[in-house]
Amino acid sequence: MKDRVNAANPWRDRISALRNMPAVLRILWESGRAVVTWGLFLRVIVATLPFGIAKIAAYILNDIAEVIRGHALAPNFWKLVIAEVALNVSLGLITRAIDYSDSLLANRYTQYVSVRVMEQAARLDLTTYEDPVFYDRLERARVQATDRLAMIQQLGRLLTQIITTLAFSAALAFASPWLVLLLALGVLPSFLGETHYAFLGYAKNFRQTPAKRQMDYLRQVAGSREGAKEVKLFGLNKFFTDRFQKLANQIYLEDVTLSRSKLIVGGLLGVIGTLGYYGAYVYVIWRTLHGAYNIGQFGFLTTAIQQASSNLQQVFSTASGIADQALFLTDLIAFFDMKPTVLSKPDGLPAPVPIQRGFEFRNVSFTYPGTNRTVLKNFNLTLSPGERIALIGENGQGKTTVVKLITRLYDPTEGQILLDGIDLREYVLEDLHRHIGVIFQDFMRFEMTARENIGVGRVDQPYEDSDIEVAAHKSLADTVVAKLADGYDQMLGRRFEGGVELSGGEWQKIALARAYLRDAQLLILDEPTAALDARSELEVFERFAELTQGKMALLISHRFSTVRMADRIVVLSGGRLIEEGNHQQLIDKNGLYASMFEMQAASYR
Ligand SMILES: Nc1ncnc2c1ncn2[C@@H]1O[C@H](COP(=O)(O)OP(=O)(O)OP(=O)(O)O)[C@@H](O)[C@H]1O
Repeated sequence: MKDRVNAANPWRDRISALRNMPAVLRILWESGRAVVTWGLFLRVIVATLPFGIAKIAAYILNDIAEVIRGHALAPNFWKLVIAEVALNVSLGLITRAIDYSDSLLANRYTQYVSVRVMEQAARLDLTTYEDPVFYDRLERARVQATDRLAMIQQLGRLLTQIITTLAFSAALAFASPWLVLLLALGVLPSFLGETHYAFLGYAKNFRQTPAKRQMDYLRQVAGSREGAKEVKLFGLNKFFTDRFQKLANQIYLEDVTLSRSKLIVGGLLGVIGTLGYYGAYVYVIWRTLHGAYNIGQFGFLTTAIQQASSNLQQVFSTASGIADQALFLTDLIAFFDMKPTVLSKPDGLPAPVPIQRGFEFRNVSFTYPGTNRTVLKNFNLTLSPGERIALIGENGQGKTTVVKLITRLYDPTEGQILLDGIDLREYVLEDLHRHIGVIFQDFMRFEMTARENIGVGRVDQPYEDSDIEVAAHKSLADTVVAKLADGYDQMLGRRFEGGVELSGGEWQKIALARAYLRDAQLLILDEPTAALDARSELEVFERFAELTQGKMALLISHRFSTVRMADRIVVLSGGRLIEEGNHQQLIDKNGLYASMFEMQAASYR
């Protein structure tokens, strides 16, 4: 995945980013239709009120001038005063109502987008997670998902400002078109300046994302419970803080350079705007002195100049703020547009129950996307119902990759994987997953209760507490739970209050229970016992052997004591199947298996 901001052509990027606006507006609309409608209605009222207030003020001023000149007070004078006060009070109240509706909408937007980001992240291929560019984008999308109050306020403000500007500009144009021209000429340069810096700010943030991700990582490693032991014992504190400091300084320098240039250029352009404003003001004074306007009209026009100028300026700066937000939202929209390639067929087949012929890898080759090393080469393997296979091989030979392919976390680069003679891609993905229970070596330790940690193994089907207990018994997790103060309701992990940490082996037993709860047709355990002590391992496997009777099981282990219980042992090397058979057959063959077995046995002598 390539991701780039074209720094050489900022305008084109900015304008093309505005193409995101319909998508953003749609997301806003979907996150709260009623709130959006109310917000729009209130804004139209608020935008027209200042015009009405200024008009009434002009009448009041004229009436007062008449009284000063010795005429009688107009009969409706006090009604005008009351009307102006009423309009101002309404303005204040409606403005508050708008703030309220904006904050409601921002809340809904954050919630809606966060859920969509989570859903989309879950849909995407595993490959995407291995791409650092994707991570940067996900990170930006996450940030963009939250705290969009400013964007919502800007959009609303833009609407108000446009209506108010149009109303006052029309009045000014009616008095003299020069007034509008003077104001527009004054405001334009600062708009261009604002937009330009908004883009530079975005490009800077974009460039800084990788460094900021690294900083987050360093901060997390240096301050985490997991990192604490090694950081202390290897004396890594200074190593990490120096690295962090270096990145932070680099970011600080870039920020300061941009802010400084914005200060100088923005200041100068602001002066031009002020001159435009006062040019129009002086023009009105001059015309009034020459008898063109009465005092009420003078008052109204000066208010109109002030309102039109400040609103026009704000229209530009709000619009450039929105263009800036639209640029930021590029990542969110691009993230939502990403499509997974491992897809479930729309009219896919349900997974067979029971599986009749089993799985077959037929000339499967696989290269991880974005790399050029072929991890599996013309790999062939069958797994029949009722069979328990152990996959063994040295580190990095492709054992876990086999598991990722049979579970369709990835699709083969070449060749096919068949289930009952039909390509895996023909089945409904979710249904296929429902029939496979898998625990990876890097299984999740959910910081939830023990019950939930086991229960996540079967969230899509109802289960009873007794099912949890049975699964826990099978995996020996019941012995772990028995020691917990709150039993199955004990919070695990130390992140949340009342949580207790478990040892690696204890976590492993809990994770195994999850696989047993699933009642799957194929059970896959990828180094399931690495953290278990010898006695636990023996017990786990005696049970495993019993429990998987008649089921398919795929087992990956480096321990030969475990491997021996399999019906068939498959030896992987260099991405190929090089030996297979039961323990005795492979020992007799005196190949790689026999030598690996001999090495491990020798280390125990
Ligand atoms: N996500 C990935 N992207 C790119 N390469 C990968 C990825 N995962 C694994 N590999 C590479 O594929 C090869 C096989 O990895 P795999 O995890 O299947 O090995 P393994 O036999 O299970 O190893 P181990 O015994 O250490 O668990 C390794 O060389 C590894 O570097």
